Amino acid sequence: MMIEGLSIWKAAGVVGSLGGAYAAYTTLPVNIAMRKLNSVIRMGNLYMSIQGYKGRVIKKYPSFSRKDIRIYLNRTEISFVLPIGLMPDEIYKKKDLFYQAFGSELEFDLSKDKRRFFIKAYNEEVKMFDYDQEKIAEGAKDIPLPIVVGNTQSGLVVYNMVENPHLLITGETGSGKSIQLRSILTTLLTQCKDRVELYCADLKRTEFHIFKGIAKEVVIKPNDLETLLLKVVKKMNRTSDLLNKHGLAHIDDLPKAIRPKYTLVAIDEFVLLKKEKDIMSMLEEISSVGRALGVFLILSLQRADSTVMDGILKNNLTVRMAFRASSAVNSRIAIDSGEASEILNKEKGRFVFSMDGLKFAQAPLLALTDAKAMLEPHRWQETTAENVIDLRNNEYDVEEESEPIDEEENIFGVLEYEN
Ligand SMILES: Nc1ncnc2c1ncn2[C@@H]1O[C@H](COP(=O)(O)OP(=O)(O)OP(=O)(O)O)[C@@H](O)[C@H]1O
Repeated sequence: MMIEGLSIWKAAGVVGSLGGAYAAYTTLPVNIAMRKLNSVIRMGNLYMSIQGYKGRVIKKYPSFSRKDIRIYLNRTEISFVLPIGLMPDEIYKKKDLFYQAFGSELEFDLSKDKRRFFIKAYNEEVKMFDYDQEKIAEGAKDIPLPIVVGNTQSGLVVYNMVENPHLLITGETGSGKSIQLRSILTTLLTQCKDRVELYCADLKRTEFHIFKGIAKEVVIKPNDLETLLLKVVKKMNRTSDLLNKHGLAHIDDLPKAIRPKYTLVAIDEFVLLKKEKDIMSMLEEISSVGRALGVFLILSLQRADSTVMDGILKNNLTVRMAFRASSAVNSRIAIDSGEASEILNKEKGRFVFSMDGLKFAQAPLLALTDAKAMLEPHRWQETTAENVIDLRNNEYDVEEESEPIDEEENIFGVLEYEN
């Protein structure tokens, strides 16, 4: 599907392995690069003539093999060896042929002995772009639980979280994690609020207030998150009983009339929970059995190392978005590849997307005011009956909400911000 020259790729497949640092192991791009290099050498007459037996002329071409071609996420690296007598200048004279074959972003280099040539051919950059409501609504259409990834070389990517459950977002401070979460959650709440209940924990206390009154709950303290997760686990168990009763295996198999909504738990600044054993064990349970029961997680933090997140939980977060990492080690912790550390500081919102392999992507930039404007029509206008029941189910007295409450003392754990 093409929209203004930008294709929308709706990824629906099952998540593949997270391994494989480079696309170099996929044979197709290597074969293509080899063929291109071969034709540049032939068309450019890049050879050295030598006199052979009985005066025959032998043409000696530059040599290369498969291992001289490396395909990375953002570039292809090629090298070849010149035959003795063929001067590097002959290659430089034919630079335009290389540009035609490999694109306009090329870097040439030569080994000290002037025999091996190195060429780095950079892919076209995925450019920064503003959140475009129409395009994103088009991309999210018909996807049960659409997660907007952003722009890649193949266009705008949107995937279905029901088929690819549990997302981990990592990246150093200021790399673009919160804005990506804002865009993902705003899309879900504006495109499919009728299909999903969103539970948010904003442990940074900066971002999720805009979802108050639309999300089922927004909490800011670990204690309240624990209560919230207990409810989610209870709901998950009820769905499990329902499936057992009907002899079914997946929430989507239930008849529409009795099918519960999907549940999404999104936690920003997950690192603040590392000592919360009960919360961790509930998250682990959700990550292990939530898929079939329609309960999904999005966790965001700077560095997903083993002191913060244990192996079971991390392994169950099968889709990854790795924003800029401060080192190759930190990048590997997130995506088993060092490539997130190659993202430059100025490249805000750029990340490595890991689902069925790795690719660079650029998150849409959704300004806070724009997100608020999009969400406003979906917000409760006043305390509705449904709202009251929700709060009563939480065993709190609704009347108390209107009292001025110090944020630290806020027993609801529900954010109170001015809209
Ligand atoms: N997709 C994007 N496109 C362009 N600029 C962006 C994008 N995402 C983030 N930025 C810029 O980067 C800044 C930091 O982004 P953000 O707050 O999302 O970072 P973060 O990773 O959540 O940082 P922290 O962990 O400190 O909260 C934003 O204020 C914005 O200026």
